[in-house]
Amino acid sequence: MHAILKDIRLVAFDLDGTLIDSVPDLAVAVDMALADLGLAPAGMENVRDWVGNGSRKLVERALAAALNDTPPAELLEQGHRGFLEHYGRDPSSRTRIYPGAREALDGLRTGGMPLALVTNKPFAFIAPILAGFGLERHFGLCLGGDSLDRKKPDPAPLLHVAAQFGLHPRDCLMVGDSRHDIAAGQAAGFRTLAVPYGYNHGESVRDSRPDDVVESLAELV
Ligand SMILES: O=C(O)COP(=O)(O)O
Ligand SMILES: [Mg+2]
Repeated sequence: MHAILKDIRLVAFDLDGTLIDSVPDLAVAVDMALADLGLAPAGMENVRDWVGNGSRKLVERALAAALNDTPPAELLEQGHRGFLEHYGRDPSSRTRIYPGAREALDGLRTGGMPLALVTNKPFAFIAPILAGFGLERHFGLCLGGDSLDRKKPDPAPLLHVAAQFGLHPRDCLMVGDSRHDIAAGQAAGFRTLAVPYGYNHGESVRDSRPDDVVESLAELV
């Protein structure tokens, strides 16, 4: 067991870039939404740097890059609707679970650790994606970016999780790949653990000063 788990009574995981490499499917849906609007594709490498603040922000960044300008509100709505439709049709066929993630989730569950999933991804996509990897029964609670009024980096989703489990935030751990996960964890009073392999707008998540960093989630167990 990793030292950071000492006295921890709940682990909250981020999804995209932490448990699953979802950018290939996100990029296809973004590019299809752009194509519907007659715009050139963004490509996976750009999309990787735009993930992290939910689907609307992802589409807004893609449109801003394609237009080289702030997208008009109506175009953003249209683009976002298109993205949701395309992504909903095929949210995981190119998505892979990261090495070590399944071992960590299985090991923690076997040890009786309550787990939560706190993603900025829209809630509707969580269940189908988890089911595709056989992970739908691991989490006692799942929150999407649209589950509450506020999303990460706001601490609200993590405070909600701690309250639902009747726990003090200091007894909970947030595990994520981006500065939004670490900022949310720090603001909520959670302990924080980062993985360096995910999506953090092209920057190092170590700059956010998480309590620790693991190269693979397998190190947790
Ligand atoms: O949808 C996003 O922007 C990122 O999702 P995540 O919070 O699971 O990394
Ligand atoms: Mg993430």
